[in-house]
Amino acid sequence: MALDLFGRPHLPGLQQADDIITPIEEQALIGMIDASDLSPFKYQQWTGKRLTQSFGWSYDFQTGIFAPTTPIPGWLSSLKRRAAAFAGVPTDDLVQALLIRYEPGAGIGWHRDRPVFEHVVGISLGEPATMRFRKKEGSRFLRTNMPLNPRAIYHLSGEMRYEWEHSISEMEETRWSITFRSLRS
Ligand SMILES: O=C(O)CCC(=O)C(=O)O
Ligand SMILES: [Fe+2]
Repeated sequence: MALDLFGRPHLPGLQQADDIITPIEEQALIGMIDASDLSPFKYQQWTGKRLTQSFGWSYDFQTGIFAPTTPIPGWLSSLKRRAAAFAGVPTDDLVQALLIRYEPGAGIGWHRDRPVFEHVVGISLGEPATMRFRKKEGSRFLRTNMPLNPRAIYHLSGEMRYEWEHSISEMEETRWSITFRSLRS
């Protein structure tokens, strides 16, 4: 693996920037997420302390069914435009939006996003978090991580999105995220 000048691995497909929104916008978005029809993430017998709502397209982890759902609401339009500009993808390509509220003690386990999706662009709100990445190399994992400050945006594509897994450890306070995704053609 190539290392940059500072000895950090070069991570193709990982892009991040702070302050894509103002603190006032952050509070307004949190209010809108809390007022949304969130439901606990369920997988088999397990119910997570993570509440979600999908717009545009939804993937049901219980049944594996991927289907159109409620369109992305107007209050996400301006953020979606900024997310698309940041990621360098056409705004109309971001056809899915996922709202998540992580209750205190919630996180998200190791995974890659479903292969039906391509670009993943996320905005982090509330409690600062760390997104961890790992990739199997031989019998070991290569590991790295990325701080997610409140109001920061990130873009996962290419190698980081398809070859690496990501997770977020349990947080002490509430964190919210909004992720936009394009479909894989
Ligand atoms: O909360 C986040 O920023 C990440 C969520 C995530 O990895 C996912 O929904 O696939
Ligand atoms: Fe993910």
